[in-house]
Amino acid sequence: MKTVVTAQQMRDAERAVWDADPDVDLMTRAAAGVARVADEMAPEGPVLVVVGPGNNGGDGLFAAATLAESREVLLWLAAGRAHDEGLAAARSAGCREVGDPASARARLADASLVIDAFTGLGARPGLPPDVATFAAACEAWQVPVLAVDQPSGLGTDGGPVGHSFNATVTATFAARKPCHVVEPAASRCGDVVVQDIGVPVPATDLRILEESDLANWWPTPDAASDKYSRGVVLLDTGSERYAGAALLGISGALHAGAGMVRYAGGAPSGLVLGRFPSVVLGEGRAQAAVVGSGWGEPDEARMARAVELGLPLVVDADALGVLPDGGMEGWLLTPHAGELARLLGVGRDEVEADPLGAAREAARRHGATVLLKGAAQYVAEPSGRVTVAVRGPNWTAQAGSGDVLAGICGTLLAAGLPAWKAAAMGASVQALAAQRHPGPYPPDRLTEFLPTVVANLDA
Ligand SMILES: NC(=O)C1=CN([C@@H]2O[C@H](COP(=O)(O)OP(=O)(O)OC[C@H]3O[C@@H](n4cnc5c(N)ncnc54)[C@H](O)[C@@H]3O)[C@@H](O)[C@H]2O)[C@@H](O)CC1
Ligand SMILES: [K+]
Repeated sequence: MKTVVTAQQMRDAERAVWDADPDVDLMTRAAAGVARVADEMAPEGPVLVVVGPGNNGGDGLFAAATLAESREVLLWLAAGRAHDEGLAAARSAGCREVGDPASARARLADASLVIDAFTGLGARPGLPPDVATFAAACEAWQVPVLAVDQPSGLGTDGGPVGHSFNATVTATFAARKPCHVVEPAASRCGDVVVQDIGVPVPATDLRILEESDLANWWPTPDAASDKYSRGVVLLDTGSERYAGAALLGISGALHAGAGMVRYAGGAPSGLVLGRFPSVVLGEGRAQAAVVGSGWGEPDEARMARAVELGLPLVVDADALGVLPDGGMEGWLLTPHAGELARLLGVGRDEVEADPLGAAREAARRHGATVLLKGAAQYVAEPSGRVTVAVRGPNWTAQAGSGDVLAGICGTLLAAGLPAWKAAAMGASVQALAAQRHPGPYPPDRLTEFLPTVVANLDA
């Protein structure tokens, strides 16, 4: 897993480094990393650096000084003032200044790269009008943008996105920040490159899962395993009308490696057994259950029966509308943004503007783990800890993906994994399947790739 640090956590970590060695020059290290990435992105042609008033601008100026040894570098001092030593270094290295916003925009015609060094950790969301116009012009002219630490205009800790740069690559330092991994900001960051500048990364309550974690944690049977020790998952999903949801969930559970799948839902049994002959019909011994997918409506009686099983539950779709008042410890709720908005009694746009905050709030209120599904997927625990799943291509945004995911998570819960791990690994393996098998596969076909993905997880 990779730790994600907030602006304050990063500043605290930097302070600790300075306290230990007041002479340490972090800016030179940061700037060297930026110059290296700039050369990789655009090996030749003029570079235009947008310089802000603080240390982010300082990074940009020292990087400019390095780049000016081998190519033309232009500076736009967009705040009218800049880091003194950085500016002196850039000037003496031969960087030239463009005087006003219009000249800066005009130079986009021949710039091979723009370096956005307007704001970083000290950013207030949004941009002054001249800088916003320039950022929009970079997009319109399709000039590659290298953002220093983060695209200016974003809040470092995420939140709603207004005017900002849209980076091709973001070179950040020590660790990713929330804006790099949480939507809607993350989509403005392009590829994120993390530069080691000698600042140790503290443990925090936000991290991203990696493929190697899946490789290390995926439950694999050994010689002593049987169906019960591998995990039996019970699905009470589907209905006459939405029988497909049952098939998709069962398929997810089976292809994720369940020891046994029991089915006790509303889909016709002939349909289920015709497609999946290993499924056992009816209730019985199990270690986890999946409820809600394809019910067609919130059903209190059905939910009450599920609660009586006394098992850790994956609660999906319609069952999210009939949650009990408490006692959900160890459960996993799997809402998409609309369902999470209903759970919290807020608008969907509020969830989309702050998905992390919304998922955390729902987990805290219900005392259960929450997997917020979508293009980026977040797993929030009641403690406030959040794990971001591996991201997949956008093809997976289709009807039926969620039913499959609930089944996968059910299998992982039944195998004994805690809810956060089951959720983060389930969401990630589905994303990896779509990544490895690109194209518009329907969810049932994509599910059939899961075993190959699991077998080839890269540690
Ligand atoms: N703190 C450190 O030691 C290090 C910092 N580094 C760099 O320094 C950055 C942080 O520097 P600072 O704390 O000086 O902060 P920034 O350079 O991010 O920005 C602060 C300045 O920008 C102005 N500003 C913020 N938002 C604005 C907006 N929306 N419109 C107009 N002006 C705005 C503020 O008034 C302030 O003058 C990091 O992001 C990183 O790039 C690196 O050199 C590594 C070491
Ligand atoms: K920046």
